[in-house]
Amino acid sequence: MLEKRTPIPVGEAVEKIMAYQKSGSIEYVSINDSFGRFLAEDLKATNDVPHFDRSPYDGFAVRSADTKEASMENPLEFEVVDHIGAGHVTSKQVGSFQAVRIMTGAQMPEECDAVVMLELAKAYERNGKNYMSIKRVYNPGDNVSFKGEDAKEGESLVKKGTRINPGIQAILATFGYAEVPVAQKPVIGLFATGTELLEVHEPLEPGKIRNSNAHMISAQIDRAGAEVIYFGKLPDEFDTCFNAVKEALEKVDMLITTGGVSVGDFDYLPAIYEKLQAEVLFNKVAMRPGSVTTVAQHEGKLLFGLSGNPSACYVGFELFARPIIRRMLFAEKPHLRKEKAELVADFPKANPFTRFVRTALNYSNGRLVAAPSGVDKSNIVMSLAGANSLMILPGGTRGYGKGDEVEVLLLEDHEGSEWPW
Ligand SMILES: Nc1nc2c(c(=O)[nH]1)N[C@H]1C(S)=C(S)[C@@H](COP(=O)(O)OP(=O)(O)OC[C@H]3O[C@@H](n4cnc5c(N)ncnc54)[C@H](O)[C@@H]3O)O[C@H]1N2
Ligand code: MOO
Ligand SMILES: [Mg+2]
Repeated sequence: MLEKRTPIPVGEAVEKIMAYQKSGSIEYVSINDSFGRFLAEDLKATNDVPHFDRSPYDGFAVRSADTKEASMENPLEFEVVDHIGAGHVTSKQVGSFQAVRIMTGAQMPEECDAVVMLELAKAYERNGKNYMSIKRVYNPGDNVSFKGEDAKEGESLVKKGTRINPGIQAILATFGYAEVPVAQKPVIGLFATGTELLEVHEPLEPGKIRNSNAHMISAQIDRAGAEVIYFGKLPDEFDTCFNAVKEALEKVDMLITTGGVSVGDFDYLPAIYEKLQAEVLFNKVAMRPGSVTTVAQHEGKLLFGLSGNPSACYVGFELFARPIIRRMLFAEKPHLRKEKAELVADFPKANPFTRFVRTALNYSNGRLVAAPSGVDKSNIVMSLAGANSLMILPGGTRGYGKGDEVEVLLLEDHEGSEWPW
């Protein structure tokens, strides 16, 4: 007699998993390797930026008080006593009606408080001395880039858990982070199970298919921010699978298997969990695809039994494995970001379970529009390529139509959503 499985709602399944979250750990990586990693500490300004007043233009640094009488009719002459580029600091004292020829980025002479752009000054030489004249008034602070105008020492800049983007790399460099505190990547083990599986390079044979799940999930693990150890594919043989799973579990933070999780004669994962004495958190979820998704825990380590069907496998990872990975990367909001969009195609299929439809989300006239990215069956691979989101179609309706407002979960986003959705 087949064991009867009781489906639980997606939210409940997610919460059962999140009960096993562990806080992440810090490691230091070179700034050169930090792009795309997640900050393990809040970033604070360790000094003012810039840390000195500087010129934002190529021009002449002057004492604004000296310019008071300048006008078109009354050009004022200044003696140019020094000439400095960025990286240099003048050693001259700038007296009244004196100026320093200064280039963009150079530190302002102490006595000066305004900069005249080169284009607005007339420069000339007389008796071996340099002069320039101006025809307008300058106020204190005109054309000066002030100390601390970009950031003030102690200011909070970026939150722990944020994914390092090119702008954050600039901030890290600005504050001298040669080594960056980032979240250690959780290590996720992966097996693809199935006697029918061929390696990518192998020619097709009757009854066999190439193993696409391993490559798909590896990329999803990477996209989530974790590290994958791919242990290879396993035939549908109990002892081989049991031993492999038991051994691999020692080496990883979590273990993902694909396939062998349903009720078939060669679906060995349920029996493997039993022999391992792992606690099954759930083995049926009220969703499509991925209803067979099973998650167990063994000594606090999670075992994700994702469906073998490619689309079910994909969705199972995003809903159940990604949030706990993101939590270990210090994300405050580890769940997929949810937004509202307009459905622009009919979706008449009815279902008692909530559907997570692979969806191409796009902008149209400033609005988010959603359409299925292909055929919506759990054994379909092709619709995955165009999916940048999952449309949530709650069960128990007669389907959905063009123009309906729907909720979508964004797959390429790094902001996340509040929980519960
Ligand atoms: N009598 C029932 N049969 C099935 C049920 C059910 O409730 N009662 N559920 C169906 C649903 S829904 C799904 S989803 C699948 C889940 O199957 P398994 O997780 O046990 O996975 P397998 O049986 O190993 O494989 C299913 C399917 O996926 C292909 N597959 C497997 N691994 C890969 C891979 N690495 N790359 C590409 N494709 C893969 C495999 O060849 C099968 O076609 O069960 C239904 N049956
Ligand atoms: O887990 Mo199956 O869709 O429910 O594909
Ligand atoms: Mg099966």
